[in-house]
Amino acid sequence: MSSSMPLLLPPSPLPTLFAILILPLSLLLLRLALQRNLRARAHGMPPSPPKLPFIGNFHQLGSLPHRSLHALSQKHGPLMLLHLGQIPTLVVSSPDAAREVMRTHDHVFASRPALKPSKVLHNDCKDLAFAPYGEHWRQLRKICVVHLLSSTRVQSYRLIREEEVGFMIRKISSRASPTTTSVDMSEILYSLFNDIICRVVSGKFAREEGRNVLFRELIEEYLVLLSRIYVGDYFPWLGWLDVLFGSMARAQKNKKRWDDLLDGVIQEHEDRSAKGDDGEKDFVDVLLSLREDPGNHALLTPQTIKALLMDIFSGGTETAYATLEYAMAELVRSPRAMAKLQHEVRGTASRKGMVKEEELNEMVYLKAVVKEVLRLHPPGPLLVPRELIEDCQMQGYIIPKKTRVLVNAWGISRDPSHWEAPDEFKPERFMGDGAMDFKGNHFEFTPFGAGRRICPGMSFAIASLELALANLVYHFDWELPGGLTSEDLDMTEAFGIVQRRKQGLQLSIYCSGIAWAKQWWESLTRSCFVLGIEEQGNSKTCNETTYYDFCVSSLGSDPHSRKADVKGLSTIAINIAISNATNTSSFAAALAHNATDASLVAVLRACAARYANAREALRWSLDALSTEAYDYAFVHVSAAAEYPNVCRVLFRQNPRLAYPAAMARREEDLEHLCTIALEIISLLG
Ligand code: HEM
Repeated sequence: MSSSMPLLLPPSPLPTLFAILILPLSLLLLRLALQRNLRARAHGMPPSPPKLPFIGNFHQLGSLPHRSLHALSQKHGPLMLLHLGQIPTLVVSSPDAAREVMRTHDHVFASRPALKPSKVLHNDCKDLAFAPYGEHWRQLRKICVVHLLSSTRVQSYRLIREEEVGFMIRKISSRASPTTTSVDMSEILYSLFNDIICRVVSGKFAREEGRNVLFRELIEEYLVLLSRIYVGDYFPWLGWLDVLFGSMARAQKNKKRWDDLLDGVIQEHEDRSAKGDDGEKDFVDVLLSLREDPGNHALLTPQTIKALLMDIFSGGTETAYATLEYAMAELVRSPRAMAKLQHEVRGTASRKGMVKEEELNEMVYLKAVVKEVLRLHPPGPLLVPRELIEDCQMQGYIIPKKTRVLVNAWGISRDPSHWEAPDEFKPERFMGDGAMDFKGNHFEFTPFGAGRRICPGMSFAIASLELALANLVYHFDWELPGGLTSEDLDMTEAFGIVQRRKQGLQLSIYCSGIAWAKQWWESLTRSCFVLGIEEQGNSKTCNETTYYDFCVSSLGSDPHSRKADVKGLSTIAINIAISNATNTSSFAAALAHNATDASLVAVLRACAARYANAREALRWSLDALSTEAYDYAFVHVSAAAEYPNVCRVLFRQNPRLAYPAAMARREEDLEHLCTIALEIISLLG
């Protein structure tokens, strides 16, 4: 019955209408599209999706261009030519095409378009990241790679990383309670990377007068400005609209604020160096000293130095923060991976408080987790736009000079033809022989780009990311707050030049029953447990330390100790540690001077440098103590206690060399002195 029903109804006019109008129209459109693509092929141009008059393909970018472009590339192929307004833009969506762009024809694709925000913010693209390919970029890149971000330099910022990560752990601890509590991870992680970069770039006074907070505000606005679409970048003749809409004024305002802040920082560094300050060198110190070289005069103008610093502030903060936030989100969504990571970190670390950098080398799963996060969530999903400096033939097409180029690193690293279960979080894919890395040799996975323009901050970022992640999972157990399940966690991305989560990340922590986490917790929350200690003198205070005799004898060597209060005793203990570190540094340098074996000389010189670092950290702790920043004093002394370890490890790695007994004794003394200082500082609450 039902099957015969339609026969009883009057015939619908729709199919006829469809046949008469829609079908021929669709066929016509299809034919036009095919013809256009054939024409493009005949002219050697890559295929283009159909475009609208005037705006071209703009409407197809959507709110998350990397996702929309990935979907388009599934239809139109790994090389597509879009027209964004008047600007031809090549979209690269396969590892082979990416290899051609960033290796085979790297020099042709190595320039950047001169975009309007960069012209304003970087004084006509005088920075590194947005500079056109040429002599200015080449020289600045060399300075960055050799003097600011070389592996030796990155290693020399270890103290800063360890202190800031230590400070983050204390901050989280102070918000934890024996029962579960919720923590605003976005806020904590952003502050971590912001503070690391502020210290590395502008030195130990980065926190003074809330300067780190000001930097953060400027970076956030700066990235918003770089992410906006400027009409003039796509319709050059309509550039006046950007003035009319106030976009240019907003960029100029941000630039003025950067100028004021950075001029002050540079002036301060110049004044300090005029006074002969020989403390640890930050980026500004290095750039100012390079400027002394007549060969760099023309390059390192104040405008160029400031533009480069802006790149480093923005490149170094938001990218690393976004990665670590995604890492924590993926791990709480995957309890199996979290458990595996905690097992590795807790089993490998020495259980002496903080996970140290030298322990990270053995943590293969940790490294795989970081890579997998970068694969799923590359902070620069379309890398940084490039521009062709001359016509180029690739994959049978001719790409004209001046074409803009977007490499869809996000799409490539989720392509099922190259990745099994590409949307799943599976760090194991990065383990074992032949696993891919991100150093620009595997074009399936290029979160840092590749070729001449590859990110120069890669090692710096990875060192900070691994250390922070290892410590986060070592000290605490994490879960979603309020009984949320992993499906409830909103992973939506926000639009922007740096891809990050749209929603902030709130996580719950609980200090688990794990012995070392508890131990750490107790040491952090230990308050002044001996009241009236000031009146009782140093022997009573020493009672609270691990090395009573050593404490009494060393503090007693300073006559002021008898009348000193707890803060005074902390100062005395740190000063004694400083003289130990200073003497040992000179001692190691003298041994190196007299040694003939080249390896021994190298190791002893490295020891001398480590003890000098320890001395520096201890001096910083005195500064912190004097302003009653006891948290900082604590982290600086903890870092100082670790430096001598590096010396011992170096000798252990060279079994042919005997570790001088006098060095071993001094190392032990410094470690004990630091422990005493830490325990006394803890009494200050
Ligand atoms: C997870 C962290 C980071 C990621 C994923 C990342 C990613 C990238 C990418 C994709 C590029 C463009 C590469 C290309 O065009 O092929 C780039 C360039 C750059 N990055 Fe990073 N970056 C990170 C951290 C850093 C850090 C910590 C710094 C500095 C301290 C930094 C400084 C720069 C600079 C100066 C450039 C421009 C290089 C040039 O154009 O020659 N980045 N980065």
